Amino acid sequence: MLGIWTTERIRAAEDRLLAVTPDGELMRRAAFGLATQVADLLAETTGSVSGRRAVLLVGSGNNGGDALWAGAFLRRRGVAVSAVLLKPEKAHAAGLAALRRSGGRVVSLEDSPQWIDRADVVVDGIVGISAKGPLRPDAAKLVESVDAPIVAVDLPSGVDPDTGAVDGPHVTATRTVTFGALKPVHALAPQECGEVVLVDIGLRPSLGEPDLRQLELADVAAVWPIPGPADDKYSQGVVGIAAGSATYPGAAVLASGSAVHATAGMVRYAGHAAEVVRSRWPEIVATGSVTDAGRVQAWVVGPGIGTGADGRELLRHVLGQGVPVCADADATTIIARDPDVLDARDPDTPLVLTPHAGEYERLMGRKPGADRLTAAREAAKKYNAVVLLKGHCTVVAAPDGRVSVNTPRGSWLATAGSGDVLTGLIGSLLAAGLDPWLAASAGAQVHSLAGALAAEGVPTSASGIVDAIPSALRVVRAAGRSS
Ligand SMILES: NC(=O)C1=CN([C@@H]2O[C@H](COP(=O)(O)OP(=O)(O)OC[C@H]3O[C@@H](n4cnc5c(N)ncnc54)[C@H](O)[C@@H]3O)[C@@H](O)[C@H]2O)[C@@H](O)CC1
Ligand SMILES: [K+]
Repeated sequence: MLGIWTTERIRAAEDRLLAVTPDGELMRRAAFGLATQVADLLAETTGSVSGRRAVLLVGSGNNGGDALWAGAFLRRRGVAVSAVLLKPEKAHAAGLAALRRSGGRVVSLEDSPQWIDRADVVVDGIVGISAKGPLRPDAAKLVESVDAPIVAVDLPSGVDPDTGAVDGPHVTATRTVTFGALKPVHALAPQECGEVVLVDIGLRPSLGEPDLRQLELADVAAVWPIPGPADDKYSQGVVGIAAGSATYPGAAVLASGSAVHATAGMVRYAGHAAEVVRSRWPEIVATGSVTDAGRVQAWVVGPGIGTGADGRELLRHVLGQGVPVCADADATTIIARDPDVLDARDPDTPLVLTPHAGEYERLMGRKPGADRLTAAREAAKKYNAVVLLKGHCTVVAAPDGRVSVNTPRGSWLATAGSGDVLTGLIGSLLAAGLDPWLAASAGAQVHSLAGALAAEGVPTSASGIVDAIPSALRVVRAAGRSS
């Protein structure tokens, strides 16, 4: 599992490490790693390093210092380095001296266009973890004129370090070289960061528990239920699906199909789409009502059930069964309108809510806003539930404070019925007895992987995502074996 730390925690850890490290040592470690990455990118994109041209965009803080020191290291590899200082009087003094000593050139803002035009690579050292807001106009103008690949120092300038939010001009990097630890921006703004490379500067022992986690495929493999020799269809967890209606059976078919593929246990369906579900998935035991569905170890409830009195009663029944519940779509709207329905639930029984932004607004009375980590955390606290906040990056928060983020593999999941597939995956994992935060986090990973495999560069459909779940699980299991 990858750990991610907020800038406040990073700064505190850096302070502890700085106190026991010779002056300038951490920056030199960071800059050496940065220079190596810039050289590698030059080699990849142009075929050589020596004789190539790098332009450094240098802001007023240590982020600019990293860029200047990296420029000095690149000079040793024969790179022609020019630095554009956005605030010459505030540029990092030691870094600037090192660059000058190495034969690097300082160019004025007025002369910078001709250097930027001819650059093979541009290094963004405008602002790092002390950034506030978008790029200021002088920096924005420079960045706008860049055609060469950009290597961002620590993070792409203009993107919020702790939320990944973009609110105006910013850098879009080909590669981001970060130091010591991943920060939220790296998980939440993947399209601005490009490839993220973490350079070890010895910070890890000073960091403590991460604020945020990212599951790797091997983590998913480690928790995904695989039957053992003693297992039968019941022991692996039976999931019940209460979804869809006679008029709209699609949600029922998708959520049920997803559950069929997710684990080897049994799937029950209860609702008005029983006929359609049975004919599409003959392995499912389908009945007309949740009251005669038989025992299940977890319920999926919501997609396509409607938000009227019938849907409400259905939800109340399911919540009162003493088994984990994944409440999605219409169930979320019912809970938002009538939170008393949750009285049917024993507070110790796991509940997973899976709102998109609109449903979140209904649940919380406000939009999730730019800080989606805090938004998900607050909803998890309010509802004493695991909250999976859908979006380009899916955020999963547990009431105990754990948060994971699922960085997308493209935007292929933004297709009708995709959420029904996700909820089926999560329900199956809940039925298998997984911790609800892990169930939601692992379900989101497999969902996005199945989406990417189904799409392969062209749009797919929710049915395509269902069909790709076995391939996604093969990739997950292979990652588990090779880790
Ligand atoms: N502290 C340390 O031990 C280390 C710090 N490192 C580097 O230091 C960086 C942090 O340095 P600093 O705390 O000096 O701050 P930054 O370099 O992030 O920012 C410096 C200043 O830029 C200005 N600024 C803020 N928002 C801006 C915007 N939108 N546009 C233009 N200017 C803006 C502010 O006045 C801010 O104080 C890290 O991101 C990393 O690159 C690394 O060298 C590793 C070691
Ligand atoms: K930067």
